[in-house]
Order: sequence, then structure tokens, then C-alpha cells
Amino acid sequence: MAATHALEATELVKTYPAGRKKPPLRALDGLTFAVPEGVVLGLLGPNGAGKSTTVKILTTLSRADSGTARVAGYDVAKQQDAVRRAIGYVPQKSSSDPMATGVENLVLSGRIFGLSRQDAVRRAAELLERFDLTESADRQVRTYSGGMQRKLDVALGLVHRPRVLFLDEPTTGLDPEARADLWNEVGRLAGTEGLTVLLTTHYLEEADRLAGQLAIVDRGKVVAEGSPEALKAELRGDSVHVELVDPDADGTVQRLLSGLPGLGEIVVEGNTLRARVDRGATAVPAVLGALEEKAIPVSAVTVSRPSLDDVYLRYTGRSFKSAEKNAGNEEGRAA
Ligand SMILES: Nc1ncnc2c1ncn2[C@@H]1O[C@H](COP(=O)(O)OP(=O)(O)OP(=O)(O)O)[C@@H](O)[C@H]1O
Repeated sequence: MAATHALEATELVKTYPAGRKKPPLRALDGLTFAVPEGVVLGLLGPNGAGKSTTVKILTTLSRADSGTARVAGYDVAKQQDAVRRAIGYVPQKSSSDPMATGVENLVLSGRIFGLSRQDAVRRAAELLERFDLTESADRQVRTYSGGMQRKLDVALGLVHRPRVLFLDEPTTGLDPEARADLWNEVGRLAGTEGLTVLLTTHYLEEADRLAGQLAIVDRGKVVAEGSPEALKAELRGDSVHVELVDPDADGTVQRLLSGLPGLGEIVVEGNTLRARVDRGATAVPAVLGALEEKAIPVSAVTVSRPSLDDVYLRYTGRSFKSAEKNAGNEEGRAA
């Protein structure tokens, strides 16, 4: 069945019980997005934003309280078997058997998906080649590096030739080189093989690099959607970041700068001040002058083109870093 969209989520709501006498936690609060075939969709959000809950619903491991979702054209609530056949799922934790070899893991997985022994062996060889693991095919997986294990995990998700692949935080814990290697592999899968990929991540750089389309998730909702380039291009002008020597405890800096012309979206978090300006070259002297006049010491200033962090800030009112930091302490969102 040809799908207009390979992935489609409409107004998904999911609540979890939050314990005695507490209102239920609203993990998804009307989450909506749509992705055409062959695109890498990045679901970007801090811990607790609702990414894993979304993936669980789309892979039929969990049910939404309300709303609908379709994967490869199939309804996740009503056509679960068809959805399961159409998807590959690479969980955060490896599903390979560390005591078995790479090729044994792949062949077993192929057999579970119903391939004949001969087809499973052929598919395993193809995938080992594809992920540059042929030389290590006969070694136990426990001897693999982190990057090799992750590549094998992705290969395991592809054994049955799915149309949509789910990657849950695929590069967490990998060193920069292994991360870049996996980024190349994933980019190739979508680019040359027409696979649709849903990738969850809390790395801004990963989202920027890999996602053809990005959905920024915050508190159970998609707050912004588009290609990373388009989202950044919507923010005109420059970003100014000022590191203050002391935190702006009483809001003096915020008030002071709010009065300056040409400065918008001023956010002060601890020692860091961020603002959007039409032109960095003219705004910086004005900002520094105003701070100096009030004897507020500054340790560093940078001017840059808008980043995804600025996009996040624009739509949520907080920086990505502070949202990550606070995610663990948050009381949760009452339903
Ligand atoms: N089984 C559960 N029972 C109760 N609360 C849950 C359950 N699963 C998730 N939650 C809560 O729902 C919210 C969304 O969680 P979810 O795991 O979807 O977020 P996430 O964006 O994937 O974060 P992470 O990057 O940490 O996996 C969080 O506040 C989380 O604590």
C-alpha cells in the first residue's frame, strides 16, 4: 500500500499514572507530525520530552490514550501486524547476543523473521558487507568496539528489509569517530535506499547533521517542524551570547538590556545571557557599553549565526541545555 506519508502522528495523547494522590503525567499532549518516504526525521527533545513514548506508540509497543498514527500507511492501533512487518526497531540497548558472533546474530534474526536458512545467510553477508563488518563476522560480539556493536544493531534492524527504521538515540555513548561513522551509514540508508528513518536524539549536532526533517519535541508536543536549515533560516539576524562573571540573580541584566533598541528574545540563565539582534557588529558594543555603565563584569562575548539551540530557545523560551538539566528535577506535567 503506497502511503502519502511514511510516518504520520495526529494529536497523540498519552498519560501515565504518577503515583498516589498525584495527577497523571501527560507524556504526550497532542503530538502531531508527518513525514514523506525516504526522509530521516529527527525527534529532538530533552530527556522526558516524550520521544520514547512516541516511538513506543509508533512501533505498537504501547497504545495512545487518544489520537491516531500511521506507519507505512498502516494504522498502529488497528493494523499492528502489518506495522510490525513494515518496521525495523533499533532500541537504545543492544539486542544482540554478545556471546554469539556477528554473523550468527544476523542469521538468527533472519530466521526469526521467517527467512530460509540460505536466504538468512545471504542477507547476513550482505549486511555485514554493507556495514563494513565482514572481517569481524566470525568474532563474538562481546569483542566488538562500541561503534561496531551499534552498526550490528542497525544491521539487525534491517534484516527483513523494513520500510521504516526506528533508531532510539543511536549514538549515545559512542566516541566522536564512531558517531560520525554511524551518521554516514544512516545518511546513506535514507539517501540511496529510500528507507524512512525516525531517529530520536538529544544531541543538537546529531539532529543538525542527520535529520532531513526535524520535529522539536517539548513537553509532549511538537513545537517546531521543518528542515534544520529552514528552522534556522527563520531566525533572521545574529545570536549574541555573553558570559557574565556573576549570575544575574535579581534580573538587573535582563531589565537593563530589555531597554536597548534592536535586541530581542533576551534570555538570561545563570551566567549566560543570550539575545537575538539584527546585526551583531552594531549590537555588541551597545550591549557591552550598557553592562559596563552599570559595572557588570563580562568574561566572554560571542556572535554567531542562529543554531538549533537558538531555534529551541525561540519555541520553548529556554535553552536546550537548561531543559536537559531540569528534565530530571521537573515535577512532571499534570494531565
Ligand atoms: N511507564 C511510565 N510510567 C510513568 N511515567 C512514564 C513512563 N514512561 C515515561 N514516563 C514519563 O513520561 C515522560 C516522557 O517520557 P519519555 O521517555 O517518552 O521521554 P523521552 O523524551 O524519551 O526522554 P529520554 O530521552 O529520557 O528517553 C517523562 O516525564 C517520563 O518520566
